[in-house]
Amino acid sequence: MAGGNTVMTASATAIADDLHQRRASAIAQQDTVVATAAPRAVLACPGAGKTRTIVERHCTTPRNQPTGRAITSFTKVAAAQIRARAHELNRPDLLQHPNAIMTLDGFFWRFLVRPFLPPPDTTNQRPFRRLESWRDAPRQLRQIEYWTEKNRQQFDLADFQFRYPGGNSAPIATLTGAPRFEGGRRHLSDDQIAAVCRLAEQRRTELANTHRLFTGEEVRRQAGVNLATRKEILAHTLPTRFTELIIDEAQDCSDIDVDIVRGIQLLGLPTLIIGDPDQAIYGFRNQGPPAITRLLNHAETIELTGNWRSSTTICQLAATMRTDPQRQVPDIALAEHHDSDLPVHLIALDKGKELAAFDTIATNADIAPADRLILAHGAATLPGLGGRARRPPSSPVESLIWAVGVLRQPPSDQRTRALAEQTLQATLVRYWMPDADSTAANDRHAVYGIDPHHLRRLAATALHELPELSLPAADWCTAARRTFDTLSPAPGRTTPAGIAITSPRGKGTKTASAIAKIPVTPRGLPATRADTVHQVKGEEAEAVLMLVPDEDRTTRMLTLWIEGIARTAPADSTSPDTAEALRVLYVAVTRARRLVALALPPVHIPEVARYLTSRNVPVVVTASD
Ligand SMILES: Nc1ncnc2c1ncn2[C@@H]1O[C@H](COP(=O)(O)OP(=O)(O)OP(=O)(O)O)[C@@H](O)[C@H]1O
Repeated sequence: MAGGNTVMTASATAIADDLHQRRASAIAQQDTVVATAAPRAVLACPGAGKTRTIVERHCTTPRNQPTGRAITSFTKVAAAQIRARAHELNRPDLLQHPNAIMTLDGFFWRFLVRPFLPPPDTTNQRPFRRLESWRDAPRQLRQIEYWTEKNRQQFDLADFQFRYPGGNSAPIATLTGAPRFEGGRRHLSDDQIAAVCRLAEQRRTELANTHRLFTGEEVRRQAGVNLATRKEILAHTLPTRFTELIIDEAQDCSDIDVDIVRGIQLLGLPTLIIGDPDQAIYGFRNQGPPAITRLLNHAETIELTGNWRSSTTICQLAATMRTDPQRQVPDIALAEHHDSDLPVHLIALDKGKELAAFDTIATNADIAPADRLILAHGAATLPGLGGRARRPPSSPVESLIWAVGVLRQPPSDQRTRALAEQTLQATLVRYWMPDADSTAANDRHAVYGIDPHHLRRLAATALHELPELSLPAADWCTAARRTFDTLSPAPGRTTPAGIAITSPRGKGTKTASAIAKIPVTPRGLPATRADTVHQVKGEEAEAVLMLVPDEDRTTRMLTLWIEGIARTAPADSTSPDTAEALRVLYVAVTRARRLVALALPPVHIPEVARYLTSRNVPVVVTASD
């Protein structure tokens, strides 16, 4: 017995030493990124701690520097982490001038566009403003009405996709997906929709030119123009203010972003580009290979190959999904659970039974429902909650009910929750103020004296006090009015003078949730989040189930995965859609820490199982029932 124990202890020590060594080399890689001089590009694997490394780089900055660092990303996560770390280190200076920590769009706006905009004058007294989305514009300005012979349809500018074809040309609008087909809109012909799109284009041009409201597209277009026409000034101002520009999650750059970043590099500002090209899943914004490739081609590259998130099995699985054969080496698993013996599960899609199968597998692996993610490429593939509308309905009461439904049914994605919070706050303001629809959210303090923190608190109170959505809509509205009447925008101001909260005509007996099309989750149901892969980028969970539906795109994607670019029919291998679908699958599986399951059309399961076995990835085929 004693001898057996000694052997076990020795091998356990060897494993621990090995992990210790692997971690030490991964930390050495991170330290190289912390210390390297820009310009550089950093190719990072999933779970490499990209943001953490950038934060450390910034935190090594000596105090009292005359020039700062610009750190940009596509989300506000990096900014939040830097804030937390700067606070821990008692270094508020790391967040202040001359440093700039913001989104990439925010950087373009602040340093490439805003300095060159004309100030308000007698012909136009409005200041130029940047909006994160058209939803931040006053409701009246963003709404478009279209009259058919029978009725009126209302559209929101935020529902359209816009693109500027180049130079100074006008924007082109398209309307697709749910916003095109929902409700009465499905009866509109394509010609009518084209006419609505022309109205949206005119409105957008008017908002930019007359109301001086810019969203990302206008910012990028103007940034491109200024890089061409104001080169000398920018070549002086940017390198004087900053020693370098860091771009985190650079795989999300569009072609236009890359053009602008290349322009900035040519001005003499060194850049540190950090990203994972295999996680580029916004290709619909530009065709062809991920735009980041052009940035990587112009800089000396450092790699981060240690994965602090996933088990060795998941790292092996992910490596098989990279289309560049040179990048098919599995990343090094560094997490405590690196040697987890959970195999990849392949489950046959079978009318929802795959969810039950995943439930059993995850439960057997001791993974709680809240630590699981159910993912799909498109929302339509998701079960129940996942298919919920991510946008509020247009009627004020239905949008209020929608917001309450979203906020009361976690887990839902952050963006939808943020939209629901904004909608609830906006409804309060619309209830009090008759002209709320002509005022932008940012102007409520100046125009009505409503303090944003106070409004946030009132919205939280309302959420708590508003009745259950299972009530008939008429009763729900009566109770909602009572709740709203107890809330006041500011001391001494109680009289509501805005919108009425009444149930839509003829729908008073339907439940509130039914009129806002919110599925009601019975209380106590295990809270497993179901979401699209695009919504969970950058996040992680103990277990992931990816639903891969029975459609042509799946067949093409699996062919590309299994046979690789070289052996795939040329039309498929060059199809950016197919390559992107495989990257979406890659992002999905790399969110997992310990367990990955793929729910696939049964016909594909044997070939996927064979392929994974041939690549030494432990795999188990699980029956759905
Ligand atoms: N040196 C380290 N030591 C311990 N944990 C680390 C280290 N570096 C990163 N981590 C942890 O690894 C996890 C993954 O890091 P992070 O989410 O920053 O990765 P990422 O590079 O952004 O991944 P992805 O691109 O896949 O979203 C986090 O929980 C992070 O705290």
